[in-house]
Amino acid sequence: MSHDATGAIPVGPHVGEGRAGVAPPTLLKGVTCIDDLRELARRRVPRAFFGYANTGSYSLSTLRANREDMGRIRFRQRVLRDVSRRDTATMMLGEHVALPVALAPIGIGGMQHGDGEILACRAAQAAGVPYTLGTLAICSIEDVAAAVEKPFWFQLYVMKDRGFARSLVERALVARCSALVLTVDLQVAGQRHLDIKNGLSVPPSLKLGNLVDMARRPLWAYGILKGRRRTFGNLAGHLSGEERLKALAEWIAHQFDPTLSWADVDWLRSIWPGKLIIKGILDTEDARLAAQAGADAIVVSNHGGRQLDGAPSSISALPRIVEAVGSDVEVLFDGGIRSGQDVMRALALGARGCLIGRAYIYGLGAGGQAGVATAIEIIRRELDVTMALCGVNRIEEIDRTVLAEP
Ligand SMILES: Cc1cc2nc3c(=O)[nH]c(=O)nc-3n(C[C@H](O)[C@H](O)[C@H](O)COP(=O)(O)O)c2cc1C
Ligand SMILES: CCCCC(=O)C(=O)O
Repeated sequence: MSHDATGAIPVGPHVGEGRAGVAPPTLLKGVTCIDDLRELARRRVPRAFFGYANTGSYSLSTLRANREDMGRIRFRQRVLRDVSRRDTATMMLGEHVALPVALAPIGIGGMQHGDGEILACRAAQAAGVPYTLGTLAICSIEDVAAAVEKPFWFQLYVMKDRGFARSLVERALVARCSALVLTVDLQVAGQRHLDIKNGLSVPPSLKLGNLVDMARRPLWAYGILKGRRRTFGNLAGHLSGEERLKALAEWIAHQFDPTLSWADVDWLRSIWPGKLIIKGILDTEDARLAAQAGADAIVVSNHGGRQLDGAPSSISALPRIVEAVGSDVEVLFDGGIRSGQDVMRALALGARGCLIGRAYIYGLGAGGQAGVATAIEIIRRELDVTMALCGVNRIEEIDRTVLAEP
């Protein structure tokens, strides 16, 4: 990505950007950090959808712990170490990446912007990082595959209808997805009070209060109306009339299969020949079982504080899991990453790479493809400067020695 002489992050339309994703050139003006993107998204995206992205489950204690525990980790500042040859590029799951970051699956997060998944995937591919399309995405696997140039990762939620799960895996194969991300921490939904208060339903409904709110966000409404889809693209034909318009948790209870077990992971391993990532591991015993089940990678994650309220922050769970399985599987991390400094913290504690959720969702809501590109670029620059000030040139040099003594 190019920068102007002042070092400002580019804000104009990007090459190949779809019409719906063209951000007005001034929209991202003045953005210097992920918090700025969040505040722009708050203004631009309808309340119910911004709230869905921003919130967590129950008392929000785990959502908050993700950020609080992250912020407590301090770096060891080093000087006079010739940091002129810095490079944030590395490998994740055998893929070259421009920085050790992938975009996390975000379900109906596609409602942040018309064609949200396509725009986010294009921004990720232009920036040289993997993109994960969710089962519950608005744009389907085929929509995204037709609109982007490179393979992406596909995230699978296993529903009661295993034939449907198999068909999703087959569609991901046909679309040449480069990894299957099996999410295992949401067979039963943690309640998000805000979604209930906002009347969020599956598929998203247009109630009067929400319509009034949407009418006050014309740019968002225009993007959604121009977008290819307004409801779950991957589930088209699978949602019967009876399953329409349920509250989020009610819909999950109806569709998702709480019997899911390690035997199903064996089954998936047998029908998916590519890289398998198990997402939602927070316990060392589960991490060992995932390695035994043949996972190529795990994501240490508490689902961004949206599931088990009272679970530990994912950053606090990371070191023990790395110690238990770090030599057997690639350990990826997510939860609470809002800066390049946070990526550095997770790498220092042994993660091979990080998934970012809200950090790019805010960018998507704030400015479509340019907003996601801005989010990734902010994190890349922050990581680069943090590496310099900690005295390292390469990602592979990052370990606990970059951290200050507690
Ligand atoms: C709006 C939203 C939707 C999400 N949807 C999914 C999903 O469909 N599948 C999944 O595996 N994880 C989902 N997640 C969890 C993210 O993949 C990721 O684990 C989490 O956002 C990481 O925390 P962070 O937002 O603090 O970066 C979602 C998260 C958010 C915020
Ligand atoms: C439709 C709800 C499940 C999507 C999801 O994983 C999340 O919102 O965290």
